[in-house]
Amino acid sequence: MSQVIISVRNLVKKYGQFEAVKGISFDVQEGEIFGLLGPNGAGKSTTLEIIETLREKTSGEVTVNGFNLDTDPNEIKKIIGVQLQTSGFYPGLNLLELVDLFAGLYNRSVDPRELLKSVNLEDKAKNKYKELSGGQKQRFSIATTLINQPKIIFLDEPTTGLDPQARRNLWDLVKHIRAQGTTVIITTHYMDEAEVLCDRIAIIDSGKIIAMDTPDKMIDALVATGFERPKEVKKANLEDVFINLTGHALRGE
Ligand SMILES: Nc1ncnc2c1ncn2[C@@H]1O[C@H](COP(=O)(O)OP(=O)(O)OP(=O)(O)O)[C@@H](O)[C@H]1O
Repeated sequence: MSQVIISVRNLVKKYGQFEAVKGISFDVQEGEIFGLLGPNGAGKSTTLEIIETLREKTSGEVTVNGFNLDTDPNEIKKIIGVQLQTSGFYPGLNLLELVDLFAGLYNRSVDPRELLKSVNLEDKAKNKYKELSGGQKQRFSIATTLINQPKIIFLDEPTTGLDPQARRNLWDLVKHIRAQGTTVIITTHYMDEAEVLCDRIAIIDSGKIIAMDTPDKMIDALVATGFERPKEVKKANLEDVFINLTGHALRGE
């Protein structure tokens, strides 16, 4: 039986007069990849940051692993992994030193080389953050969410700006992290990403959840209404060509 690890009830966030989040409710099950899918400005980051204890809510109830956000934010902080602002990645330090630094902040002992290996960055251990490619930067950022061995990690648009290989690579990484038992909550505005990666998604638009289910069931429900997509003439698209030519595996980047 799966268990609810995050419960959000009637969450509202106002910025002055503007209501960015308009009373949304959802549950995240332990061990799933849950996606908040929506266009720019829908309120995804705001919702995520409230659950992460980084932003004040206006009203509503949030519980994470049984801890109430209002009364036990510090207990919540202990069990979640948050992507650190890249401004915290001191320019003079290499990746090993940065991992050591963050481990110290979290009061955890981690093997920096093992951690970098888990995100395929062992070759870049002595490089500085600014020397990484976009995909490598994202993988390093995800590695930093794992330092405190969290039960839940939060990923805010982790693949924005990445090329198709780097995106697929990151999807594999996120699936791998989930396979280790970590719950993942992710925001995205890419439909293909939500479809391949998320066990369940909430589609959020103008601060409201307008649909919530597994991607499969959402598609089946649409098809059941008689909806039919224009027939694809070709059995592959340009992205398939690109991946086929350049390979799916990590490049030297
Ligand atoms: N600090 C702030 N002050 C005022 N308005 C804000 C603030 N932060 C966000 N907003 C507004 O709240 C709405 C939701 O923003 P949010 O960043 O949560 O959206 P999002 O779904 O994450 O979008 P994106 O994909 O563009 O990041 C937007 O209209 C945004 O302009």
